Amino acid sequence: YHMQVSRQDVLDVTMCPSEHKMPGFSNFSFTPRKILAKESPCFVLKMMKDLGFIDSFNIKADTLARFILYVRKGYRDVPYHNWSHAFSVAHFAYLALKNFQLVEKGYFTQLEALAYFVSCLCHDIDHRGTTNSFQQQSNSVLASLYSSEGSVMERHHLSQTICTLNTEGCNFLDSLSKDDYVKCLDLIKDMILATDLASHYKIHSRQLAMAQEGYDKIKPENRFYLASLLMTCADLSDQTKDWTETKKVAQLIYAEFFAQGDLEKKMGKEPANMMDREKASIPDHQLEFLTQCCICIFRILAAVFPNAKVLVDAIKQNILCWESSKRIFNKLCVEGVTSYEVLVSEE
Ligand SMILES: COc1ccc(Cl)c(-c2nnc3c(C)nc4ccc(C(=O)NCC(C)C)cc4n23)c1
Ligand SMILES: [Mg+2]
Ligand SMILES: [Zn+2]
Repeated sequence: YHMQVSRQDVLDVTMCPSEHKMPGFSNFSFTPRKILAKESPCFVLKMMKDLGFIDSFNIKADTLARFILYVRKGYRDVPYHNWSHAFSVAHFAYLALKNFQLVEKGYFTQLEALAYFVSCLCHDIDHRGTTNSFQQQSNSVLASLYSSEGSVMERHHLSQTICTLNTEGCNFLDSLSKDDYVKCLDLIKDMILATDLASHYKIHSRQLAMAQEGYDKIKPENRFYLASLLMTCADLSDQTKDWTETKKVAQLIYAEFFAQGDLEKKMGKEPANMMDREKASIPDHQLEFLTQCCICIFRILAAVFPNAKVLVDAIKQNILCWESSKRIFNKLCVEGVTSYEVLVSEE
C-alpha cells in the first residue's frame, strides 16, 4: 500500500519552488481548476504554509506532503467528484480564510481554520459519482454501513479521511496536543457531515436568522452554523466563477448525473428527470438550483461578510447567462438533440 506514494513523490512536494508565482491566486475570481493536477499538491502545501498552519502546529512537511498525496490518491477518476473538485473546494477555504480574515477577526480559532481547510480537501474522498439516494436504491455496501444514520456518502468520506490520517507516515496532526487533536477530529467530523446538501436544508433557516440578527461569535451554535455555511459555500464555489468555468463544471456534473441515470435504467429503475439524459433540461434545472439554493446560501454569507457580495454578483451573472443560453437551447433543442449535447457543443 505504501508503494502508491514514493519517497521521491514526497520530496517533489516538500521541495517544490515556493516562489511559484500565481498572480491573483488569493482573489475570489481566481479559478483553481486551471492548476494542473501534478502541481496541485505543491499548491496545497503552499496554501497551508501561507495560512500559518505549519508554524502554528509545528507540522512536519514530509508527513503533510505524504498525507496530501494519499488524499489525492483517495479520489476516483469520476467526471465531477474527483481531486480537481477537492482542490478547488480547498482553494475556496483558503480564499475565505484570507479575504474574510476568519482567524484575525475571531470567527475561527487557528485550529478551526486548520479543520476547515483539511475538511474541504478531504470532504468527498472516494466518491463514486453517485448520490446518497443511489446508495440506498442500489443497496450498496456504504448504504448497509451508514444508511441508518443518513448522510451515507459523507460518513464514508469522513471514514476515509481518518483512515488516511492513520496511514503510516501520514498523520501530520500527531504534532498537535492531545486536546487539540481530539478537538480537530471532532471539527472535521461536523464539517464533512455538513457537506450533505440535505443537512444544509435542515439548518438553512437558522443560518438565515443568525445572519439577520447579526452574527454573535459567543453563541456556540452560531460557530457550528457558520462552519457549516462555509463548507457548503466552498462545495458550491464553482458557481461564483466566470461563465466559461460555470458551463464547464455543469458539463462535468451532468456527465456524472447522466451516468447514474444510465445505471438506474439498467437496474430497471426510473431515474429522476435531472439524471435522465433524454429528459433533463439543464438550463431549467441549473436556474432552479442557482436561484433556489446557491444564491440564497451566498446571500447569507454576504450578510455576515460584506466583501462576499462579489460572490453573489457572480452567481447573478451566471443566472443571466443560463437564461440567455436557455433561449439558445430551446431553439437548438429541435427533435432529438438533448440539452446535454447542446451544452457540450457550445464551445
Ligand atoms: C453541496 O453538496 C453537493 C453535492 C452534490 C452536488 Cl452535484 C452538488 C452540486 N455542486 N454544484 C452543483 C450544481 C451546479 N448543480 C447541482 C444541481 C443539483 C444538485 C443536487 O444535489 N440535487 C439533489 C439531488 C442530487 C438529490 C447538486 C448540484 N451541485 C453539491
Ligand atoms: Mg459531497
Ligand atoms: Zn463536494
